[in-house]
Amino acid sequence: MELLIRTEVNELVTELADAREPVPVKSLFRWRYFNLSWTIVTGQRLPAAEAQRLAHLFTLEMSALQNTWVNNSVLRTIFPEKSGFADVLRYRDAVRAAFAAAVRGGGGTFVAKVRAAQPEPAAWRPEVDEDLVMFFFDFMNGGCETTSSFFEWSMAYLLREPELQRRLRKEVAALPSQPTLAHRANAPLLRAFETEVFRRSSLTPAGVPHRSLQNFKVGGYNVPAGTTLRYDIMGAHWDPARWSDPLRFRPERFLRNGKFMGSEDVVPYGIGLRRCTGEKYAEAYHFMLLASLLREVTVEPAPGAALPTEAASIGLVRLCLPFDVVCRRAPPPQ
Ligand code: HEM
Repeated sequence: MELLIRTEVNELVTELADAREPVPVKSLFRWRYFNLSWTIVTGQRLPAAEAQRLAHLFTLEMSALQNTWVNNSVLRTIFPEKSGFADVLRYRDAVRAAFAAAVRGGGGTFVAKVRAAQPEPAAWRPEVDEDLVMFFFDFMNGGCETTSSFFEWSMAYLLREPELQRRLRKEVAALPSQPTLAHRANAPLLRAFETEVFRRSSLTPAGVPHRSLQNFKVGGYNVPAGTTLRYDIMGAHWDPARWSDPLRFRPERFLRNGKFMGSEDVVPYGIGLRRCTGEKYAEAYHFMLLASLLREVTVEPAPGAALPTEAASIGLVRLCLPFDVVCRRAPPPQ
């Protein structure tokens, strides 16, 4: 998987290093995650324009899912456009069609492994296997918005903290030119930066909704079976009883004598049995992309533009507001 991540990372870093104009941060990451995951599952890389088209439909689907009408079967049938239901269907139909075409011919290592595990491999048709198609939607829905949001917040903090950016660039200069997750142990400041981005942005503010399977008691409350439950990740991340000056962005809170010191109170991937299944994948992608980017380029705000703020738009994922970024190819400081 790291090889596939590497291809996507190198392409993005080269594009940014060669960019002559300010780049909108919102245009950078979604379609690349989309294409990376597409390649992992289907074994085929999409042309950029097709990945951008599908990622755009995905973004429309995500905003449609914030529309409460979409959950009401009557309202969404009478008002398919206004309820956002039409966007959900457009995205799902487009992905189903492209996915079927991609896996029909074999589908790369992942699909080949699933085929080998079938009782009758020759008779199995991946393009109509609902479990496989649903798995793919989970891969996209779970990872696209979250990883993109993580990178966008990271860019925002690199722009806001030029001295921190310089120190990070100095640290990654000592890593091999194509860093992998194995090198993360040698980058304590970058690790602390990633952790603080997760804590301060709290990009999954209330996790994913769950439903209780039986009656239980928590904190003095009786919770009946069938209750929908959310949990307050943002509350834990910003709790003044746990953190000093919780709203201040300060990666040093995760460093002791130059070594990374994590905290059980940072839980962006959730906790317990239903903790995020994409955590290891996301960690490799985040580290490889940030370390490679910092080795090659400096990032700055567009000329005359204000620095990105810490304000956010909040849905299932907490997203930073749009801003442009100027990248310049520059050797890492010694
Ligand atoms: C910044 C990166 C990510 C963050 C912060 C994140 C966060 C989360 C959170 C908070 C949950 C809910 C956990 C719970 O209910 O306790 C979750 C579940 C999930 N995530 Fe992620 N995620 C990330 C990346 C990914 C990626 C890359 C994938 C792709 C494979 C993914 C796939 C999933 C799936 C399938 C679930 C549902 C797991 C289940 O219900 O058993 N996530 N994620």
